[in-house]
Amino acid sequence: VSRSKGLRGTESQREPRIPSQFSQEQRIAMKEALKGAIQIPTVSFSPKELNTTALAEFGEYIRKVFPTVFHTSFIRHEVVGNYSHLFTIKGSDPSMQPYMLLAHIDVVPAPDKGWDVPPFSGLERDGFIYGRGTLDNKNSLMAILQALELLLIRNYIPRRSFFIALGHDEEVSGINGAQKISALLQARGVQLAFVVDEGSFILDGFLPNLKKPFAMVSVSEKGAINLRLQVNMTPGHSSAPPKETSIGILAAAVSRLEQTPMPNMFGSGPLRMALEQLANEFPFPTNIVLNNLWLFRPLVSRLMERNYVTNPMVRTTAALTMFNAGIKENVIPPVAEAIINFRIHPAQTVQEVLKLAKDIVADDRVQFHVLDAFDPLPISPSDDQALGYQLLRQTIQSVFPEVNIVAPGTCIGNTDSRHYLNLTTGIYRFNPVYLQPQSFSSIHGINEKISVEAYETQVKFIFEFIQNGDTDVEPVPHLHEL
Ligand SMILES: CCCCCCCC/C=C\CCCCCCCC(=O)N[C@@H](CCCCN)C(=O)O
Ligand SMILES: [Zn+2]
Ligand SMILES: [Zn+2]
Repeated sequence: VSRSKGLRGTESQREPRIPSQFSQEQRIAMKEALKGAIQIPTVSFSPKELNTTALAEFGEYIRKVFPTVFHTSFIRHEVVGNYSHLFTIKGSDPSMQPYMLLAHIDVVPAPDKGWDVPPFSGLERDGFIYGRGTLDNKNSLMAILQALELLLIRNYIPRRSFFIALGHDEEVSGINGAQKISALLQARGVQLAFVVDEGSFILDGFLPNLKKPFAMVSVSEKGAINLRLQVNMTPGHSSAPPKETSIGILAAAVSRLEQTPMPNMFGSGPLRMALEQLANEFPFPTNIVLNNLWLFRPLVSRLMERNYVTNPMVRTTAALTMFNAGIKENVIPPVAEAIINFRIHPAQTVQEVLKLAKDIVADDRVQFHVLDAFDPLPISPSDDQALGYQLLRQTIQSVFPEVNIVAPGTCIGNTDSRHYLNLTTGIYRFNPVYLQPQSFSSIHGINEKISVEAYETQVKFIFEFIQNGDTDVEPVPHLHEL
């Protein structure tokens, strides 16, 4: 019953559907295109240090690899903020509200150390393409353009208009890419039915005892604070040290933050909905526990904290990421500073977290400077009427028939999609790729890789998704699960 829930409409689609089958030649061309993209080192080091040469080269590269996308009369291409790209694909039916697909061009740095192959080589080994950006997020970027190119070659004409936005500075803020594209579309009066970005996967092996993978579509995203803590003390000769130095005071303060977890907020929201949907996938007795969260909520919330990937789902986290102090080995340090990166649970706000942090530090000598901060993102709808969510669900069910459950979640990282709040209430973060805990660690880590098969499936997914977007979607009466 659950498989037929949601939206329906293939029967009313006007154009014949183009099957997502690709020739051997096309399959080779698509993986080679991804390798070429990985070889361009579009690294963002900091908001002011981007590899602009590589970003410009990337613009040339996509023009070369996807000629049809760039030479189709109903597609408009614009460069925004010097290196980001916006494509407007005009559909034949102006009554259908447009949507937008997002991906980003930039990647985080990847020093060679620890990699089996150089991170910008794009080498293929044992059926995997290696390199920085193979999961985050050149896979999405290339798959979107690749799927569109393949559709166009087969004379595809969309009914529903859509946009493709490729940001160039997601890893350092999105201020010059996504934010500018968003402002441009707002100035044009565009309102979107929904956007789809990176930020979640088909999760495989993340929950103990859950043998089967499930698709998590993130309907919200944690907020964040970058907080600088600073302690100033009078400098002097190290031969006669004061009782406490700026280093000692600050170290004790950050240690208290590390040792005092923020409150466990498990209770409502997407995570609870996901666990309830997953309940029957678990063996006894976990199925009973998850079917009775009214009773077992305290137990489940404690179990969730035990694991380093599920812990961030239930609370605001505080990571000590930078620490600087001292100017010479025999000088009492005049100043010590540290950066704490908080990720805010959807049930809290920036102000609440700052108040909690002040109470934990509890030392007036430690100054608080908020570098940047934003609240958690609103929860996008995932009900039967939510077009973006239901199109994702429908496409997941057809491309991954072995996946039984599609559940809402919260993205623990941040994505460019947060810059599009002004254009839509439907923001969905999902990559149609299987992810195991080990591949999760490779994102921003070492040996990031994607299998050739997984990449082909991602292209197929987008190929199907775009066509599903053209169907007349009518809400289906709610069917009770048996
Ligand atoms: C039912 C519970 C199962 C929990 C399993 C959670 C597994 C996590 C799965 C996917 C998370 C992937 C997150 C990828 C998106 C992160 C993108 C990113 O790195 N963004 C940066 C943006 C930086 C912007 C500048 N401040 C970031 O968040 O740092
Ligand atoms: Zn990313
Ligand atoms: Zn990233």
